[in-house]
Amino acid sequence: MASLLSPTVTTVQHNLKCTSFSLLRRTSPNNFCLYFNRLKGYHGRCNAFFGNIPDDLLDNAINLDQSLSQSPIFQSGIMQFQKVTGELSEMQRWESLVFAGLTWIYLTARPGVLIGAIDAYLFAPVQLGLDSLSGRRSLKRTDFVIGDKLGEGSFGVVYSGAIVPKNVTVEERVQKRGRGKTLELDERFKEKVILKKVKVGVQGADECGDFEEWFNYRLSRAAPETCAEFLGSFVADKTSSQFTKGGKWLVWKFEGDRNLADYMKDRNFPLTLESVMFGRVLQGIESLKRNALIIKQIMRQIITSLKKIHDTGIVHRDVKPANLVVTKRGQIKLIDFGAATDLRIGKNYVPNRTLLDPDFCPPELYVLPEETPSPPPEPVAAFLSPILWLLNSPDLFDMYSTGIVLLQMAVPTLRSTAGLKNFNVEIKAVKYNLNKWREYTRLRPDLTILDLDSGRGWDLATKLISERGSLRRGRLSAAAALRHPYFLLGGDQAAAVLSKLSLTK
Ligand SMILES: Nc1ncnc2c1ncn2[C@@H]1O[C@H](COP(=O)(O)OP(=O)(O)OP(=O)(O)O)[C@@H](O)[C@H]1O
Repeated sequence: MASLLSPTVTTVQHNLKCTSFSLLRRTSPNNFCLYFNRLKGYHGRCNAFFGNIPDDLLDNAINLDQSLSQSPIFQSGIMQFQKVTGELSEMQRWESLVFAGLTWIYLTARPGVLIGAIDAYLFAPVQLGLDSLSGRRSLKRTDFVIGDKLGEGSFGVVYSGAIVPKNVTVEERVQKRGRGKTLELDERFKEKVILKKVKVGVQGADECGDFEEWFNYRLSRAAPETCAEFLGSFVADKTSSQFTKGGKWLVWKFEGDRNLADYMKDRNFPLTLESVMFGRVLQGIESLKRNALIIKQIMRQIITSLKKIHDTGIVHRDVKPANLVVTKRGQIKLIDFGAATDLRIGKNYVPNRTLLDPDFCPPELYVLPEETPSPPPEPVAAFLSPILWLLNSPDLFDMYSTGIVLLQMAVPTLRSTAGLKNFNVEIKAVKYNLNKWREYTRLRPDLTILDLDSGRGWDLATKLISERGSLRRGRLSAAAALRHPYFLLGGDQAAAVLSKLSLTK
């Protein structure tokens, strides 16, 4: 739904910007009708840029506008407006227009003060209301059965599990199978989930769990396609097996069997992902190029998701292959938002605190300069956030980690923990200059994949893995990375689209 609406919203914004000058000067109900008719005229042309805008959505907007423009309140408002503007001199009119334009630019600049306010004061309460009505906010221990342990971080333990269907009593049998334990449930337990138990009695664990929950709700409104679907949370009502009374659990939809780190352990990576990403084996292409296309498609998805979360003010701060789940349909989903920070309102931002995996962490260590003070109250922080983003580009933090993911995927000797640690020692010694590292390294890396197409992949890597410049830039943002020549030759996109077409046949 969000992806359906966003092109429409963008189109309307675009048209509003284009015509706001003439509109404001000649505002009348008829002009608004005219404006929307013109908008409809633009529709065809804008579709070419923004994708398909459903006709019924636009018609609804036009109908809504026509009835609004005929309402007495609207008409008297317009008359008031005309009276006020009529009393202004030409100069004053221009000044107010410039002021309104600048205000609009400020409020819509990244990370979006205006949309942030709408989200916080409208969308979040509506989501809470709808979730409460649908029962999503009243999950309980007995709704789930717990299976294998998948991982353990400092603040939580992650399990696979399933939703207990209504009117079913749980007959849970855990069988020894292969190396691990497997939860054996009959076919009624179809809906697989992932459950994270927030550690009890560990300092900072509760806070981290609360932040992770908050970020998941926030992302389910702002960029749901980028992350695992969040189902909600519950507090265990009694102590039994893995449950501790009072302990908090977070629940997600099960998105896929393996994350990118699991796939990278395979000797045949990235070819093991070929049919997952493209729905089939790419025929008639030599294996080196196939490898390159798979890696490019993964990178494109990671960076596209990062662009979306950065646009809304969130920096993930823990981008690494283990936090990228690969779905059955070849989508890469971001998980683990326990370390994320929302720099639109300063959520989970504590100066001088670094929570990260040192193997993927950029040289600056912190998302904002160390001297940045603790955030002020949320509305004030939100109002100042465009300045903070402009001055500090905190999103570039994630882009360094993304560069390391690219390097690991493309260079087999850097995929192991030891290989990556050696790389990190070497890159630090050459002050994070990847070109110098290439001359100096003793790791004898095979860079063939990055050197394809006149070294576009290598060039992208050098622009992601670098120190920040004097203006805290000097590294590509997600939006700039997507415009890099590496992504312009869209062979991976063509293969992905073709595979979707053949799947829908
Ligand atoms: N929604 C999901 N669908 C499928 N697998 C998932 C999902 N969420 C988590 N996982 C799997 O569980 C693992 C651990 O999850 P997560 O990273 O959130 O836990 P963690 O305790 O914070 O671990 P760490 O701190 O080591 O990153 C992931 O690497 C992934 O393989």
